[in-house]
Amino acid sequence: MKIFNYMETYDYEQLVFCQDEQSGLKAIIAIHDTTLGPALGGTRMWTYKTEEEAIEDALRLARGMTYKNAAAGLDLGGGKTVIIGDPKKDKNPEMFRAFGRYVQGLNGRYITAEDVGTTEEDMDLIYTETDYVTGTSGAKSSGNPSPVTAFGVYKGVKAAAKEAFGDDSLEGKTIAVQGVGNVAYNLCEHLHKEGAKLVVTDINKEAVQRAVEAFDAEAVDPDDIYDVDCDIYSPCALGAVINDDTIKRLKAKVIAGSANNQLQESRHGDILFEKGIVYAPDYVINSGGVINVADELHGYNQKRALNKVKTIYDTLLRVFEISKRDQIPSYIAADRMAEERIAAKKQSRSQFLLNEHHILSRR
Ligand SMILES: NC(=O)c1ccc[n+]([C@@H]2O[C@H](COP(=O)([O-])OP(=O)(O)OC[C@H]3O[C@@H](n4cnc5c(N)ncnc54)[C@H](O)[C@@H]3O)[C@@H](O)[C@H]2O)c1
Ligand SMILES: CC(C)C[C@H](N)C(=O)O
Repeated sequence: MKIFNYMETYDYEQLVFCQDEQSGLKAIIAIHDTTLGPALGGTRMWTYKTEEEAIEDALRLARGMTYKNAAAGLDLGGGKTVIIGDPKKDKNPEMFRAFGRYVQGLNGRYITAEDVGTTEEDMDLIYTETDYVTGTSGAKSSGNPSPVTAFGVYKGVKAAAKEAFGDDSLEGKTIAVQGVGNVAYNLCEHLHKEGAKLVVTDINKEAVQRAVEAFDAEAVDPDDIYDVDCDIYSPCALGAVINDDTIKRLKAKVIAGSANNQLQESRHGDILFEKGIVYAPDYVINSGGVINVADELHGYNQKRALNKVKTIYDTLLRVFEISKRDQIPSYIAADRMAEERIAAKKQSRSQFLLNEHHILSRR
């Protein structure tokens, strides 16, 4: 991989390699764009097979956060960290403290949070070395983002239903939910309360059983979820689930779920558009978690955060409107919306540097 070429192609600002021999820390912080404000994005710990794979993941995820934060209307840029290692075996407290010192060294240009493989306890360790971390266990923290992400996804499912069926009621609608983990379990609760009929799957049998019992859901095998006769398909487990194989099988008129990077390739978003399937772009519908942690920067207020999460409904309606108006797939409409916000700001400022007037300087 030609790193500078890649960074130039997608206009990345900074890539930071962090190494600490004593704790075994090997981390990569990618900062994509700080035009709108400091880069906020989680820290992922994963068993990357090669260093190249880790660099690519950090870069791709950081860019994703630029779009997610911009589309959510946050004054934040995009960044992400990957730590190379097995979260079940390779963690130690010194590792996260060392990582915290690297974050502090960026002086507020990057703010971290939880992601796959990291926990609230890890954020607490990072917090011992830097203020530029959210999602700690402290009283001023916003706590576990999953229920809030689920609330945003629920609002997004309703917006997509309004677009597809002319009415946002989910009563009597059949919804196929793929994965019933932290986000989707909470999502199912909202959907069930509104009278939707749920069909669920997960590779974890206990998770399926829990959803079947709590929400009167029907269970199917993991691969059968794509063939379910349903109104709405809600992918809440993995990425790349919209691909050449599944697109032929899906019967839903709406695709709206929490998983990141749902389209295997962008051309799959084009096919959905051609088929008239309403697709809620992943980074718009799943932005509830980041909206919630971002509120901490202003002194966390749950009511304010949830009110902002509710706006995912209107943001998606705007995305669908642009898609129809310009005859472009919804994923392109969402990208345009995010890019326009950044471009407008770029006229007056580019990279973020902390100064004493910024809200972060009061942390
Ligand atoms: N947690 C958040 O706040 C948040 C925010 C934004 C996006 N997301 C995204 O939403 C998705 C779910 O996140 P989560 O926090 O609920 O994760 P989770 O790990 O709690 O849940 C994922 C579930 O998917 C199941 N699963 C894995 N492979 C599967 C397969 N092949 N078929 C069916 N089920 C499978 C897992 O067993 C697990 O129960 C992820 O893609 C995540 O990146 C989460
Ligand atoms: C900052 C985090 C809450 C981000 C979250 N992991 C996401 O993908 O949106």
